[in-house]
Amino acid sequence: MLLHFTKMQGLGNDFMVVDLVTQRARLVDDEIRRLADRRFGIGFDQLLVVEPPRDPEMDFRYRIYNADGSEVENCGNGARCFARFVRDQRLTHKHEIHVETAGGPLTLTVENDGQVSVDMGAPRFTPETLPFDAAEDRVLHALDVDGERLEVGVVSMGNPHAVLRVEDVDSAPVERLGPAIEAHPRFPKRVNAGFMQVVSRHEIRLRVYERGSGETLACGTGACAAVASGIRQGLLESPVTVHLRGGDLRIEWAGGDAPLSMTGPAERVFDGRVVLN
Ligand SMILES: N[C@@H](CCC[C@H](N)C(=O)O)C(=O)O
Repeated sequence: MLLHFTKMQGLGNDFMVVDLVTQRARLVDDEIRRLADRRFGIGFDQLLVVEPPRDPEMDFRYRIYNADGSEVENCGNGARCFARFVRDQRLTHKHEIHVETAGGPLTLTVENDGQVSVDMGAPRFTPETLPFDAAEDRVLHALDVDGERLEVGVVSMGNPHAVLRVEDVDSAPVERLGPAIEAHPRFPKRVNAGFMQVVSRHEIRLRVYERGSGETLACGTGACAAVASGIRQGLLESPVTVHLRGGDLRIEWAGGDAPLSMTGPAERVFDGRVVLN
């Protein structure tokens, strides 16, 4: 069968976006891996699927798959592209769009300047929310990785994140530590590994080795998690500009149970059709 899709990107984190409101398809994990391949397929970090909502209070169901075919709870850059996509496709003309995800509800707002703001909900730090194997909630947890003792903040933005503070993101050992943290046995559902350099109280630089996709040019939930952990450690104050390799995000969080907001761009790259096996 032939499937219509749109290629989109948010700060270089790239997506295949599929409308399953007006089309039908069954996308299984080996098909997703084939499509994600940058040489033999379309190539993307995540597949985003638009479905009708199950909850009548919501506008859409937003499903997310990593390049390795695993379905995940949340994707921040994807959420901004999702909002642009459903409006461009005329699936809605609302400016404020409510979506259900496996990690909980999100509110997406398309701003007049074309940027998209996402109400990401409150970050959660208790180990069971990720899940992370630890006896108690701490601001920093010791984590033994390849014989090295690291201190990480653990944060759930619907999906799990470990945040490590580094002196300089350019020389941080992301290729070596990223996969080891991602697959660490204390994170039974694996984890996204963020490497955060604090530039000032309102500015960080960040690289993220994403669960199921490897290092990407930007990770929206990773940016939210790093800022939440930085504020909790007393290193940062809202608002915070996050410099990622693909560009900048603005994150605001008043702390506690207040929702965290992320604002940034979302771009359509091209439309295409692909034959499914
Ligand atoms: N790129 C995303 C996060 C996608 C999901 C993540 N790899 C996971 O497995 O949780 C973002 O922008 O947040």
